[in-house]
Amino acid sequence: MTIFQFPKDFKWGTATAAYQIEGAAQEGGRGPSIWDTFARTPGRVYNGDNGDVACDSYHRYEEDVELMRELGINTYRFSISWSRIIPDGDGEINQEGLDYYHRFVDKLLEAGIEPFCTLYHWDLPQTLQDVGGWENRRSIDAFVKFSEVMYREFNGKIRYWLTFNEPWCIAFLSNVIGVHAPGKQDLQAGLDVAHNLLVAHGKSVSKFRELGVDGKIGIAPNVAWAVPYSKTEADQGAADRNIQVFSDWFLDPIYKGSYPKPLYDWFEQSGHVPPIHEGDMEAIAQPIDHIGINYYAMSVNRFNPDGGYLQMEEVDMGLTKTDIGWPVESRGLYDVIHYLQKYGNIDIYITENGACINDDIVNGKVNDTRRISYLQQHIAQVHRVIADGINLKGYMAWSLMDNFEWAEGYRMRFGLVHVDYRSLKRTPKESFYWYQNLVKNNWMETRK
Ligand SMILES: CCOCCOc1ccc(-c2cn(C[C@@H]3NC[C@@H](O)[C@H]3O)nn2)cc1
Repeated sequence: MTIFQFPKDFKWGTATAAYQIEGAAQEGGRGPSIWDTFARTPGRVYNGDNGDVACDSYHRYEEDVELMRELGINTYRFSISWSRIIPDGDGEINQEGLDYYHRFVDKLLEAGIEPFCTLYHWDLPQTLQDVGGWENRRSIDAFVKFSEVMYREFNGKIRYWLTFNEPWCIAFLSNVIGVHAPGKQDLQAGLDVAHNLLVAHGKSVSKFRELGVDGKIGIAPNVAWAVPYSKTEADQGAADRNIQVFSDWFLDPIYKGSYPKPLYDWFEQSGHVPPIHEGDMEAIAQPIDHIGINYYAMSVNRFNPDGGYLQMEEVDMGLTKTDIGWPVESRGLYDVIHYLQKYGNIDIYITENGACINDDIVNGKVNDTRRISYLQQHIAQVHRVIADGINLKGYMAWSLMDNFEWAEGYRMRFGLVHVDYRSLKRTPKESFYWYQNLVKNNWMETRK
């Protein structure tokens, strides 16, 4: 047996997002978001599911905080529904929306839980999408205005901030692959969205500094780790492009002030480049305090001329998969964090890691041993990274509870807590108690 001891100030938490858990979609003055629209578009979301009710956390947040208190976590990552704060995106402020988040954050603080706030987790106000959304530079100033409202309102309560969750999903999954809202399939749109959200990120960080907010700010890219199927240049190139489009495409502009040349050239050869205006790259490259990384799986990639915008395909190597079909391979978490050291020994939080395991309740329990195994393997890699001297400061399991998994609707379950979507009853799973013990001990026993 080996004991993995974690640093005494290590942040153990869980993560959720507004549209996935809150519900109350037409309550409290909230305006519609692109996900309200997308979920109502036939064929876009499994079973026609939507976030109208979700986990009803808008009304049940006290119960949720009690669950967090029972879990013993010291950090909770959540996101803000922009259209609750400014219903039409860049107009009047909705006080009811601010009041809700004050009630919620106060409950977290009372429970001794550090709020870790993501400003944008995909739910753009629909009114902004009506005039082009992130393709329109108007969204940049609208986001900075929204973020300024939040910085001013919650300075002193919220100390840990993230501007954007998973910029690859916002730009490429949603506008090039088309699986998420607004569901476009246009490479130039993806590059425009990626660029404008980066400018919005940088200008919001500048506003954060200008206001002298007492806290730290960063961004949360979901990162890919990929290895080539063969040693051919073509397969290596495919794997490189896949890694770079998730992390370097966003972190190079932030940390280096320019896009990564290999991938820039790749897109340019097809006639597409980011819409860089004078001063944009300087605006993007504001120093940040941390990054959150979201890791679920790694992949084996090979070149395929018909493989989409990257001419890449993932090869199924027969690994164990979770119920959403993603291979279980924790080595990628270790490798990708070392890969990110090229930006310096920056403060890193694992802001999402978890497994889709759709076990249901049997005799009052959810015996999700596969999720426990996944978490144990990946948290062991977290310990390896820390032992290597890397500034990995915290781990937030995705997710506190089962919730609306975007285009997969409610069929895919990532929670440590089971949610019955008819009764909204929360039931801690066996993985909840496993994680509770890890957090309490701040060490983990492993077989090795
Ligand atoms: C035909 C090609 O189809 C491609 C589907 O491609 C993807 C890729 C990645 C994802 C994905 C989902 N999640 C979990 C979420 N992270 C944020 C939080 O809200 C979680 O719900 N991470 N990545 C989904 C779909």
